[in-house]
Amino acid sequence: VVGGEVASPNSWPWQISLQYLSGGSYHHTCGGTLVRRNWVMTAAHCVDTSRTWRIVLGDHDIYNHEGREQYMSVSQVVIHPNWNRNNVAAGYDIALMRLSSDATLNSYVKLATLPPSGQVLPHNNACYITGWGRTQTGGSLSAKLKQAYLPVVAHSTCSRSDWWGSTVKNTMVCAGGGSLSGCQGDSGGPLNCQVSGQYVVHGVTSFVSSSGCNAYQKPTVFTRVSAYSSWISGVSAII
Ligand SMILES: CC(C)C[C@H](NC(=O)[C@H](CCCC[NH3+])NC(=O)C(F)(F)F)C(=O)Nc1ccc(C(C)C)cc1
Repeated sequence: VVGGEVASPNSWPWQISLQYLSGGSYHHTCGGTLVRRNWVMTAAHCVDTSRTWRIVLGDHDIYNHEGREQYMSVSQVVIHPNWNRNNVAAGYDIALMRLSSDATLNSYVKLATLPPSGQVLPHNNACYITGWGRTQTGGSLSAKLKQAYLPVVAHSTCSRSDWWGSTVKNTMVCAGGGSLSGCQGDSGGPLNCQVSGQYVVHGVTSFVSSSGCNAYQKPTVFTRVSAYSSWISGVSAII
């Protein structure tokens, strides 16, 4: 997250850290959202390589054990069938990960609220991006979870030729576009939007400009969760 501030610990209790095993230790690579006690939603581009994963719930400082963390292993990775790793612009940058056991829900670990199918938020709707991603283009990860205020940019604006043009589809949400943005390592995490007084996860962090995370008129682009409601329900059905 470029700009913004360190979040109050566990104030986004559905935020997870997706980590992979390398050289005998786990490394943060992406964010994610707890959507069922045993299902996490993330970006397809985060998990389209086969690795040994772990998911950390209730985290704040990813480099220090603070006692509220739950470390979960992953039993199944379900990538959207239409995802094409060579064409992030086509969309479908969404995946679900089944946890080997159920999360314990408490004040530090809660399920996210997802939007109703098809809901599209208006221009300037208040949202926050959260994540442990780089704090500057080419910078390092943040040790502590950060948040930044990223209001929704309507598709009509975001798809203008001097903005993202046809790269952005209506199965995506744009947010920000000023000096605040997501950055590598925030991928897969939530866009937390205020709807009728509660936070709803409307986006999965997907991409920023390759010329820099907070590039002018290149808002952070998210997979629009409400475009994938039936897929999410179908895969993570309680059965
Ligand atoms: C150095 C970083 C900033 C490069 C930048 N990375 C990204 O945007 C990566 C995901 C890339 C998926 C495709 N492999 N996502 C992120 O960094 C995120 F913001 F989500 F955290 C990028 O590749 N962006 C990109 C690439 C291609 C396009 C075409 C669709 C035009 C658009 C954006």
